[in-house]
Amino acid sequence: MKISQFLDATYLKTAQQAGVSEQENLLGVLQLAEEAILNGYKLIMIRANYIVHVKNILNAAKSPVLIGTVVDFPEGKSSIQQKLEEAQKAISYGAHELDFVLNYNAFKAGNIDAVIAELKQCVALCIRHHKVAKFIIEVAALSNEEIIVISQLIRKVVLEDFGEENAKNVFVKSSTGFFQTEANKPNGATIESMKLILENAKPLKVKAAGGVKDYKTALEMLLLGVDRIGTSSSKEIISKGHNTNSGY
Ligand SMILES: O=C[C@H](O)COP(=O)(O)O
Repeated sequence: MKISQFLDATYLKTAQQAGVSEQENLLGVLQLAEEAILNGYKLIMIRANYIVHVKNILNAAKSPVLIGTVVDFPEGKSSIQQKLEEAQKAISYGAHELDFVLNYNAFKAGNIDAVIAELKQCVALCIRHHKVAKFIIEVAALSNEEIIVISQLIRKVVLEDFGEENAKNVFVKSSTGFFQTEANKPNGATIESMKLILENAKPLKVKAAGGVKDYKTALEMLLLGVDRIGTSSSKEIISKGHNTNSGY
């Protein structure tokens, strides 16, 4: 399978974060949608307010590219009710996949019951609507031990409460790409963190995101066994991916 088929091509900056007008930001999103259609990416990952525009472009092109959006992004601190309402709205706009920022701060504070409740309700909503759910654990905010425990927790809750068949539509995702770390420290997916997630979350699916900026890194992640790559550098990744014997 081509590497393009594993990509969630991502544009999550708000106009304010990008330092441009709303109109210019929308243009950036639409350009990414065109790129996704042209290169056959798996999915385009955007803010919910852009879904309707992207949907129009994909429908006009009869494209199979899916639409994903983020929920409670990038901090994940909202109440479960707020998360569910935001997700519900995104589903009504036409999102196929929902990347929830899990309340990793609650997890770090030892409030495991709150995390379990959030997981159960968000997965239940997605299953009811036949959507894919991804849970961002923000690896840069966690110790290795915490990555192991939270991955195992998500796996346990999903398998025990929803079964193996539904687990095929649930991902553990490494990062938002927006976490602020100290200088020179990775803020997203690393080989080490992805190995820990893979070892402890499987058979759930796994998405590497945050800092995957070139073909070599994307390929390393795929060879580790990740199921999806989230990246705002899709063009760069596929432009370097033609002359290899990797199978991707
Ligand atoms: O969800 C995906 C990330 O936001 C992408 O992060 P990135 O900009 O470092 O590629």
